[in-house]
Amino acid sequence: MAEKLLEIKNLKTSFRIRDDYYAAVDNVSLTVNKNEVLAIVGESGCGKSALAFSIMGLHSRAKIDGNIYFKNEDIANISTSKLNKLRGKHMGMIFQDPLTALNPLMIIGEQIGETLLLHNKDMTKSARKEKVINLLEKVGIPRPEHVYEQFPHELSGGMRQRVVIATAIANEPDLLIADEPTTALDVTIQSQILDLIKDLKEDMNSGIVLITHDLGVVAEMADRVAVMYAGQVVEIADVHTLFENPLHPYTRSLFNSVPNANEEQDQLHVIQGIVPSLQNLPREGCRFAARIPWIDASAHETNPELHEVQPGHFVRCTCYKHFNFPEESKEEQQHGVS
Ligand SMILES: Nc1ncnc2c1ncn2[C@@H]1O[C@H](COP(=O)(O)OP(=O)(O)OP(=O)(O)O)[C@@H](O)[C@H]1O
Repeated sequence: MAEKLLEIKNLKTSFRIRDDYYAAVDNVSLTVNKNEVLAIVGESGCGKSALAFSIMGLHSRAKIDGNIYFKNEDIANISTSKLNKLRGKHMGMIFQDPLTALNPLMIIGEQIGETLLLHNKDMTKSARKEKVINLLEKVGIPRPEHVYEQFPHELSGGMRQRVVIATAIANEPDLLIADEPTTALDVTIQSQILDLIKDLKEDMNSGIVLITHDLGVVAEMADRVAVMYAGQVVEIADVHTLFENPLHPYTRSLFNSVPNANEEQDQLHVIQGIVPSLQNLPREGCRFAARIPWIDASAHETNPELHEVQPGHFVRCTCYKHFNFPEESKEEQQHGVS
């Protein structure tokens, strides 16, 4: 049976805008098991990074409600000193942009060494150096002794991201959070980095939260997928189920907006509109309703819940039962399908 590593319960992360707080992560519940990749997908602004930063305790000014159990301890609102003991040791994070994640004034060897030192006070300088070189080798950096002495600006984007990964895994964390780890990289480097993350999962038996808006990456990497829209999880399932039988109109729209090399597609679906800003987000009813106006209002629930439609497959709101694309309706009319 899968061993739970992280359990998020009713998490609400709210930002203060003028005089009020607005939830960017709104009542999210999720679990991540050991040796599992949970992908979180959704458009820009749907709350993926706000969720990742909440898990890592990296928000300085947000209001956090709910629980985040990590190895059975609630870390949602623990002190910074306790969090510092977890971060870097039991939890590692790979950020979107490797350049901003690294200190431009410190050589690579010292940056990774610092993470080791923070959690292994007794480690000698030479042991630390040896371990850093091993880590650089592990993430596929050629000539690690040379790179050890280099500054971040002397490396390519792909090499910098490998350094970020080496730092994140230096202390063999149980949980790794990767927030768009390949967005800033070109395609060939992207697949090398993803292969590396996959190997790490196998090597360290870690749980991985992978944030991405790239469905190709999801198909290749994930065990389970949570689809987020406007701060909420709208669908969650194992990766095969989600790709074979996506149900929520938002999930289906996401899939239909991506070209598929194996299928003939007359036209790609364009999801009308954008994710509303936090202040303009409708907090009641189905949050996706405004973007599928051709679906009758009665199809939506007043307080949409996540429904378990088959074991492990959850979908929010009943509107999925009545959803079709306008393109499909037109076709049906043309072919006389009622
Ligand atoms: N510090 C903040 N203060 C106020 N609003 C914020 C803050 N951080 C994020 N937001 C808002 O919260 C919402 C969710 O943002 P978030 O960055 O989590 O989205 P995302 O899904 O990660 O997007 P992307 O894919 O572009 O990174 C957005 O409306 C964003 O503008």
